[in-house]
Amino acid sequence: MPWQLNTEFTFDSAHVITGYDGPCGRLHGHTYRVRLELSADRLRSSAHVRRAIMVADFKTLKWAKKDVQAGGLDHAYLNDLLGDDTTAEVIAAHIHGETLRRVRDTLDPGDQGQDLCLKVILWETPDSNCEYWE
Ligand SMILES: Nc1nc2c(c(=O)[nH]1)N=C([C@H](O)[C@H](O)COP(=O)(O)OP(=O)(O)OP(=O)(O)O)CN2
Ligand SMILES: [Zn+2]
Repeated sequence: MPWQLNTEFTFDSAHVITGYDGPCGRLHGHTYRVRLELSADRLRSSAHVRRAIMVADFKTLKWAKKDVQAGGLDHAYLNDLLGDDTTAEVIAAHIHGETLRRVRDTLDPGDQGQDLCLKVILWETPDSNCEYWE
């Protein structure tokens, strides 16, 4: 893969790990940090520029930092969006699926995006993170 795009951002959200026997079973919040690594073997156009000069637009990748009322995860109650199991593992997998879906939505008709490979790293606290990729 000749190109790898990396971007990082944070969002602030509340959650409960339902049924967790400890503090994480009570309502609390985190400043989550997200790192996205998207590789591709060719460049593409974006909604903002028609020439094929990007792996994907950073604006597309950073959807999750938007306010929940604008479609992101910032100032969300994550259990409302994801259900009871709001572990870093589940949130990272959700961000992976939603990010790839949004990137694929920007591709030209007929482009399946089969060369695209995404890794998500989600920090729940400064010293604990989860990586998810397919
Ligand atoms: N594998 C996972 N374990 C835990 C998760 C998780 O998502 N995946 N989540 C939690 C809780 O959400 C908790 O808020 C975070 O736990 P922890 O890292 O223990 O948080 P602290 O930094 O506050 O803990 P210290 O005891 O101060 O180190 C728990 N486990
Ligand atoms: Zn937590």
